[in-house]
Amino acid sequence: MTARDDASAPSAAPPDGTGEPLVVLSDVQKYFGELHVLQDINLSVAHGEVVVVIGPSGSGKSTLCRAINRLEPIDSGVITLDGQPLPAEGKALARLRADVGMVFQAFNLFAHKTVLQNVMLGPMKAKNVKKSEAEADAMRLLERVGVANQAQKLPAQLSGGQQQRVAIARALAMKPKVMLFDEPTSALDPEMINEVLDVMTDLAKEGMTMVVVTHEMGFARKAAHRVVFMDDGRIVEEAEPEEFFSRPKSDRAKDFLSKILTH
Ligand SMILES: Nc1ncnc2c1ncn2[C@@H]1O[C@H](COP(=O)(O)OP(=O)(O)OP(=O)(O)O)[C@@H](O)[C@H]1O
Repeated sequence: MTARDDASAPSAAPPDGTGEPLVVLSDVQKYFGELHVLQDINLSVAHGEVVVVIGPSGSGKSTLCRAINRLEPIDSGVITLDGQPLPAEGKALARLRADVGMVFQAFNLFAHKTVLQNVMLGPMKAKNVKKSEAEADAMRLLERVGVANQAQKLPAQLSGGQQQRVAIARALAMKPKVMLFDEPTSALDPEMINEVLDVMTDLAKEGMTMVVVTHEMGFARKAAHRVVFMDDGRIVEEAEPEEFFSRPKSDRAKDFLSKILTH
């Protein structure tokens, strides 16, 4: 689907805008050697807000997403979650990983564990949740993402779309405050993309705070409260989806949109 296929307003209720933002990045800088991959990044994400990050390949979107989970260290600046700077190590870092759910392009499921085990092991290990409780919760989540009937299978026996929905259930099992999605549909065959986007759209409607790196402009239009456009390591422009897609301000965003919204 292209952005022009779906001109509807965002279906998720807008965040109320009151209170402290959940995630704040202030003056964040990150280098890979000589490459200044995140430059002067300032971004606040409100409770319940869905922020979709778009931009050309290599613009720093994944690095930004990974920095919010401390999978990538930053060189300077501050990132806070619920007003607290991200912890660097130890138990606090483990808690952060529970609070910040992450879904990757490549699913990253445990290959030798069943679907059910993939979803229930995290809460048991990281939060000392009892096995019976973790299993019941995992089954509820698998039901919710539409793959409960696959619970006893190994990930490799599932389609890509099903595996990605398991990965979403696994992240949700930790009861995160925010969910990060790094190109969650890029590895999927076209017919499976929508089944994953539908689950994400439902999450957005339920008020989950989400940061989503994606090339799916239809999803951005439908589910995002805000689109953040990155280029060359910088946030060049941010706006509500309707505004961004119909009236991009910067030449770089106009050029990007003209290349991807061609049909
Ligand atoms: N671990 C790394 N070491 C060195 N350079 C890296 C590393 N990870 C990413 N880069 C480089 O940093 C830049 C930004 O990468 P990043 O993956 O964040 O971009 P992106 O916008 O997500 O791109 P894409 O849409 O292609 O996934 C790219 O030039 C990339 O080659």
